[in-house]
Amino acid sequence: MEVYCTRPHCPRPQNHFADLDDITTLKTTQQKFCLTCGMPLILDGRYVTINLLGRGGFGAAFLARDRRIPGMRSCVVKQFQPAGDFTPTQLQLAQQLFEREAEVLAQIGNEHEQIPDLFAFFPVTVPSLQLGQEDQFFYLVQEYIDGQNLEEELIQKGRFSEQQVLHVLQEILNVLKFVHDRNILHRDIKPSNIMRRRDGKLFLLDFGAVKQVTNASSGRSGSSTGIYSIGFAPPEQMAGGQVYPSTDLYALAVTILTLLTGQEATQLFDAHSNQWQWRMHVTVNPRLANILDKMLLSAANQRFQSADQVLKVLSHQLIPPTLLPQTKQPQPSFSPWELLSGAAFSGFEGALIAIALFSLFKPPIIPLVVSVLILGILIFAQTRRWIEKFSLLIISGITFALVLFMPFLRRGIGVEEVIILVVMGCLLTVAVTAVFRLVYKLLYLIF
Ligand SMILES: Nc1ncnc2c1ncn2[C@@H]1O[C@H](COP(=O)(O)OP(=O)(O)OP(=O)(O)O)[C@@H](O)[C@H]1O
Repeated sequence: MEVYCTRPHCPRPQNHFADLDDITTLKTTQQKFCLTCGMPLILDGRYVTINLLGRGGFGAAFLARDRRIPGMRSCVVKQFQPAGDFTPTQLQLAQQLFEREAEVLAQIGNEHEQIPDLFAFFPVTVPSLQLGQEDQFFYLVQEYIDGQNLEEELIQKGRFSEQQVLHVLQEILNVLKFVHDRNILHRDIKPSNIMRRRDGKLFLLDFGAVKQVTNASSGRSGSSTGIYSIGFAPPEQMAGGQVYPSTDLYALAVTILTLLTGQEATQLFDAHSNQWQWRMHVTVNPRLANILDKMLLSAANQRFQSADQVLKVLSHQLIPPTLLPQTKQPQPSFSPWELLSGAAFSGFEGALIAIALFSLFKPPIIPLVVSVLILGILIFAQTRRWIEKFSLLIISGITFALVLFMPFLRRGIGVEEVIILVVMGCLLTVAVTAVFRLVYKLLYLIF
């Protein structure tokens, strides 16, 4: 069995123990030590780390198996392991944040199915690599979400569609509503902290930067600890000031923008105008765009104030038609094909009628009025479906034959000119109808 050493900077963390392939030995062995650095490998007597999942700002995450659970349940072991140069105060703060993740997960992880469960939190003291000294490490064990985080998904599959981001938005807003209702702010929402399990369920991860709101009743929210992700954190968090539920909503909106556009958060913000410039990268329903823009306002008090508020606006304005009850679904009377072929028929027929009437009557006003009248009747008959499909072809075929074979119906006009006129009539009506349809659709989307 492969066992991964969790000591930071271990030169050869991969260890192979053939005897652990035997499940009885694995369950009964007292301890195993890293063959290179001597670090104990079975943590808290039960967790066997097998792989490195990744390293974050304040620690590393390992995939592990719990040898005390039948079936050796998979879990994630997170180790507090700050990288870089930290002052003692910053280190203390980082450790507090790590412990806070454990506290928060213990409080809410088991209550909400989209937040990983907490299994254990414990320190381990081991002999240091420097002789005569000891090192202390903190470990947090949580539910393993077998899937991909949204940052990885974006890299692998490309930009999300509007429907896909709408789903992410609704799901994470629901988790945030639950979290905020318990006076907890996440404060580090970004694509890499949202995980999609193989069955499609979304999870909100990494509660390491959470801030418990201590004085919510007085209207004051938690003060910032300065732990955030550049590009996703709103001005109040960057300035180290008070943070609010709308701080998480801002980061969620930035997350959605990066998923929609495939651009880095920092590339979407124009520091010169101090504004988010994202609409040129992607077109979405203007209502969704307005909701996102309101979540992204610089002033915290001008944004939506709660996840619930956003959810309500979303459900009033953006319920996907597939989720509407069947009876309320607006059924279009005509498919685009029917509409355009009807328009082509009207143009064709209109041109033939006009040619015939202008040949029969001298003063132009009479043929003009009668042509418009007949054309109006034909269009009305189409809207009522009195004439459709083959009847359109039959009517236009008969009219065309009449005009073609009765020269008095096309006085002074040759066959070729008749054909040119009817084709022009066709194209013109199709073009006008297409433009009207487009304008109608745009107005429908806006209002
Ligand atoms: N519960 C979990 N189940 C599955 N994978 C997880 C879980 N928690 C974390 N991971 C994965 O482990 C990796 C490291 O996570 P970690 O939270 O330590 O850092 P991060 O989120 O990448 O960075 P930072 O802490 O700076 O935000 C990430 O790829 C993350 O997707």
